[in-house]
Amino acid sequence: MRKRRDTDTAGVSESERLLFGGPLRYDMGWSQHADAFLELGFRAMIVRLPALLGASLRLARQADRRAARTVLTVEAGRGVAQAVSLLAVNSVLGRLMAGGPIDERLRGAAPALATVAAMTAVAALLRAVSTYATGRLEPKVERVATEQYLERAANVELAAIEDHAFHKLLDTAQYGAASARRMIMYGTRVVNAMISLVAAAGVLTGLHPVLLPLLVTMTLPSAWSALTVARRRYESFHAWVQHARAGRLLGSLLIEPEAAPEIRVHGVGGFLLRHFRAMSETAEAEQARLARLAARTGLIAAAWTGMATVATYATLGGLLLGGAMALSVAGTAVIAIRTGSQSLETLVVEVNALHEEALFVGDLERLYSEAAGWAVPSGGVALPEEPREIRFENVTFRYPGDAARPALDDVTLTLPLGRIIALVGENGSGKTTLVKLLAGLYTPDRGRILWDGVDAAAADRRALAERVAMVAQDFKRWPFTARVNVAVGRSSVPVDDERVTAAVAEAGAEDVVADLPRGLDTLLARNFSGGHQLSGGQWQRLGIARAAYRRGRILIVDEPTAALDARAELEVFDTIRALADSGQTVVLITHRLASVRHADLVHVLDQGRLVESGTPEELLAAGGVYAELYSLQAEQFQKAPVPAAEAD
Ligand SMILES: Nc1ncnc2c1ncn2[C@@H]1O[C@H](COP(=O)(O)OP(=O)(O)OP(=O)(O)O)[C@@H](O)[C@H]1O
Repeated sequence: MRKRRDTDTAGVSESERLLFGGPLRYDMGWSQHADAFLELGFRAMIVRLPALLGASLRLARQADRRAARTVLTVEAGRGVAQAVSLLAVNSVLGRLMAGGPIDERLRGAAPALATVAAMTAVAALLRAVSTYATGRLEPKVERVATEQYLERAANVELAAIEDHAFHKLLDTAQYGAASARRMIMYGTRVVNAMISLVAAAGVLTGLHPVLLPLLVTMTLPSAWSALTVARRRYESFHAWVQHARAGRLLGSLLIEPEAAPEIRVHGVGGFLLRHFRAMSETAEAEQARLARLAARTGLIAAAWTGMATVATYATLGGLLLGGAMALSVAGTAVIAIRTGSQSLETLVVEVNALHEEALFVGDLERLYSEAAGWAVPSGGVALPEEPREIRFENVTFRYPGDAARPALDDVTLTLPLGRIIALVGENGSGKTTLVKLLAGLYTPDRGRILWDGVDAAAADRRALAERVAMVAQDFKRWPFTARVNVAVGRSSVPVDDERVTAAVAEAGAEDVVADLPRGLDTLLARNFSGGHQLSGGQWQRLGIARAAYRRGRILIVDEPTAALDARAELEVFDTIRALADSGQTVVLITHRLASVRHADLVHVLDQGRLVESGTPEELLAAGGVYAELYSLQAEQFQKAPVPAAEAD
């Protein structure tokens, strides 16, 4: 059995090791499935041909049934026209080489000649129709495949996006859509070549039984060569896809605006460029290796074809000399062999190309099935309309990988709705993880999250998300207008301008919008003409406006004031308090403990565990972690009192 050569073909470059901490290849279940394709030999490939053609046809029919039918009919017609034409040529030669006066022979050959001419015209016409129909079909196939890819990618759990194996599959599968498009082209050519081959083979077998095996021997070498080269290319692609990904990442880092200041001030440009070059050079070496092997394989195949061709014509000569074949038959045989070997060669090359594309479409299909496994479940138990509390019961959650401890460890706490609940704790204590579980982005490994007794794990996830509005620490700064950046909080309904204005006011973002050159219609993407750049604090207010626009029952705000000045911070907390007064539940994560004093309930986390719960006053009085963190912050102000203004 052939073995994959990941380890010996794709050496890990020093750049990969340094920048990405090790080899960028992983042994994954699905790539073993890909090996199954790689083990295919010529025979197995022929056996798979119907399935490949079936897959092309399925793709085509999904995209445009009528165009698919037209292409299929027209290609079959072209094949038949070629076959009839070959038979007519045979008849022409037979007539011309028969006995009798030349004018009689010519007259005899005339109908067959007319048939040849008619068939040539029909074939040209059909070719034009096929070109048009395929041209219409191909982009549609690519669009449908791309849409399905994007739709599935958008519908998987967050954990899938963070899973490196799934992410690699997302990366490789993106080539599948273009391959699906090409499968239509190759599929069409295969059907055409198959029909004309059957015609040529039929004629040859009729002429002399020995001619058909000779034809096959002549064409086998190119089949072997094309298959070998394609298999190597696919192997290499899979082994190197992570490498290419890392190279692209380095390239994009060099031009992205967020990295631009550091690239200039810290001089990171040269560093990134050096690594980019080193990685490109390793990739180039792989390309050179493939080219060398392809050249060698091509030479061997050419030598083999040459010998087979000599043997074929020698056999024909022998048959002629021995009187076993008439000259007219030998003439037709030469034409049929040329047509047949051309068709067979086309068939082999196109089947091989079809096979290669099918491998990539296979990745796409694997993505579809893996994505189905990772899909956010639809349906489920209904959640209470007006829940009174959400309760975490012994919740443990560990991120995939080799983290030393769970991000949340046996956490039991209550979030009473209609209140402000603050989550407090040092960096990495699990606050963000807790709200992500609350929002349904992850499910606990152990324990339950109960909405008035209904387990969130069994609940309708879309209904759960409906009730949550979230301003994450790294909320998305969409490269759209300010209006869309707010209204995207509830993108399932048309933009409601009144609601946008109200949300902007609720978030205290009116000044931010007023300062924009085109108000709410200002494009917030600096890289586009007319685009505008907001400051971190301005963005943060817009993020809160987005959450206010969403009007979820539970508002999760993760570090809302991190980028705000002191006055803005006070205003944002006032806003949050006002929201809570109107009955909205606010789950607030913040390190500014002075602002936490407005919370109704504070949960303190430490290394993934809940260590304290209570009102801010209770916690201060208890003298635990909260009180310690609070006095640390308070001390900073006491140690640096505001200098008294000097008397004039
Ligand atoms: N997506 C992730 N994949 C793997 N580990 C993660 C991920 N997100 C967080 N962690 C880890 O989980 C632990 C808790 O992180 P979390 O972000 O919940 O802390 P936090 O209390 O919100 O911290 P901060 O105050 O710095 O925002 C940390 O050890 C962190 O490294």
